[in-house]
Amino acid sequence: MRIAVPNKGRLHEPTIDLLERAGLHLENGADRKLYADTVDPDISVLFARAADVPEYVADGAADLGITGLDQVHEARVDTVSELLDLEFGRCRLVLAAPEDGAIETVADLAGKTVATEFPNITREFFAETGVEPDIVEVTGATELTPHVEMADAIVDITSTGTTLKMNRLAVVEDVLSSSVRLFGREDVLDDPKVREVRTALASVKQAEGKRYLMMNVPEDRLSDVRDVIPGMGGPTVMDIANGGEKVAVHAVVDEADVFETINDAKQAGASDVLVTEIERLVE
Ligand SMILES: Nc1ncnc2c1ncn2[C@@H]1O[C@H](COP(=O)(O)OP(=O)(O)OP(=O)(O)O)[C@@H](O)[C@H]1O
Ligand SMILES: O=P(O)(O)OC[C@H]1O[C@H](OP(=O)(O)OP(=O)(O)O)[C@H](O)[C@@H]1O
Ligand SMILES: [Mg+2]
Repeated sequence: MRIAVPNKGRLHEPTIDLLERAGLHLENGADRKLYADTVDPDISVLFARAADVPEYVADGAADLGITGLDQVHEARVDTVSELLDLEFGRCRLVLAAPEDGAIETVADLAGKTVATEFPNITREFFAETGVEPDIVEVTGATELTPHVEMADAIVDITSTGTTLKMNRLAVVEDVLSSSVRLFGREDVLDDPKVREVRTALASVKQAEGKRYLMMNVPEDRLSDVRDVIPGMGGPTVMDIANGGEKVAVHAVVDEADVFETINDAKQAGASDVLVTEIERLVE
């Protein structure tokens, strides 16, 4: 089984990091290579441009792919299905035009020109509006095109908005919200290995933002402490060797609740509180 992942750009590092945290350690170096093995002899990784990942999966060069939803849509591949939202690489594809210019709505683009790295998505967007500008395909620095009279507007990626602002462009309309997805070719979706990979990646997402709390509690205060611990199921309660009348209480708690939970638990009689990160959480 082969997973296609971005070979460079802003998605490369976080994707490798996610695979590592999921236990799919890359064996022979991730850099400047086409393939890498993983600790699982049945799983290898293929490095491709973020934009090419969907095509590699559709063509069978890989079985699973990890890349932005924008790239999956743009590639027009109809034999792949999404398996998991990996929730990083969040961005928006937007229609944008010069601030204080003539273009304020989609309708203003009738008979005009739009530059983009995403011609398929852009064409589909305009087809739905009934307005049909000329579409010019570029391969980068799209934000410059309105300033050199190549285009009246652009469809491009934005996240913080810095690049648009720097180029004095304003959003006219949202086109697509994107984040990185795990997807697979439809004929491999029932493969147990595919399910294993999905479960492993999901377990990393599950663990994000969660902490593991451990504390000691006098047995007669147990129900008070139990009452202040939020989160998944009940806490685990264990005897402590030579612990006297104390027991150990363990619980998985949302990061946002940790501060309050520790204070409340101490009030309720807990001591020796330990907080640790969770690497994976398989449900
Ligand atoms: N500013 C951003 N914020 C969040 N995600 C982004 C941003 N820019 C791009 N992305 C996501 O990352 C994907 C790849 O973009 P990136 O800029 O890393 O590659 P690229 O420049 O297209 O690749 P290459 O260098 O191979 O041409 C995009 O398709 C999108 O899903
Ligand atoms: O809203 P912002 O936070 O400014 O992000 C938007 C910019 O990020 C991406 O470019 P990137 O930085 O990946 O450079 P690239 O053109 O070399 O791909 C995208 O193409 C935009 O230009
Ligand atoms: Mg880019």
